[in-house]
Amino acid sequence: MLDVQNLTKRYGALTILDGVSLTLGAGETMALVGESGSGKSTLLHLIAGLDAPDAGRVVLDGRELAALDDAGRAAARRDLVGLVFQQFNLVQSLTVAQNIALQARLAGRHDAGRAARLSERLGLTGLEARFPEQLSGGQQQRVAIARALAAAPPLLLADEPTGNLDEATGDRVMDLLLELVAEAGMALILVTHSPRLAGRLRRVERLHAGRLE
Ligand SMILES: Nc1ncnc2c1ncn2[C@@H]1O[C@H](COP(=O)(O)OP(=O)(O)OP(=O)(O)O)[C@@H](O)[C@H]1O
Repeated sequence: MLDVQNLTKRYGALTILDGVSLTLGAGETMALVGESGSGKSTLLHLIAGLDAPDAGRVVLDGRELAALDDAGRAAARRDLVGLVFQQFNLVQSLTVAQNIALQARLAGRHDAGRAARLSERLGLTGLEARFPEQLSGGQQQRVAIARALAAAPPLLLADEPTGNLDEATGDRVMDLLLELVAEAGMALILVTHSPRLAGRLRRVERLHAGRLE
């Protein structure tokens, strides 16, 4: 599903990633940990094709991102990757239902039944006509998760998805996320600072000094 080979990323004189290699099979889940500034978000951005490495390759489902043009990379991301960030990144001018359908529509995989089932599982039933600003933080993050999962991507990249939520709310949101990812058989990379959260995944990789330990 994902093959990362020898990725190097520099910002000026700083080498953030220094030959990072990683493979992830279909349906495999892992936590990515490491101290602040160790390059976790940078690695996720490179995997999603949102940024380009200085050296090395990212191969997503057989497609090498660097070999694609911008449109090809956008298409690979749309078809293969779901993203959930600490900032919920909802479209403020769209309703909950429209936000949830957005990614799936772009990917040509909108399925009203699946969207409704996800809304229900994530406790969003009855909130579909609201706008993001009319929701709590936990509700907004559940919408962001529903939006990513509704498109049924084979790989979900989640960067501190519960970092903005209080612990109890965060735990509930994480329970749902892990449950839905397992049911859908998606692969997951979860960036987290929390050893407790990381411990819930079978595989934990640690970034330190630009390398995976
Ligand atoms: N666009 C950029 N220009 C220059 N430096 C950057 C840029 N983006 C990130 N960095 C630097 O790269 C390093 C890694 O950042 P990154 O956000 O990947 O770390 P992180 O492990 O996700 O950290 P955190 O846990 O605090 O979110 C940091 O030192 C950061 O300052």
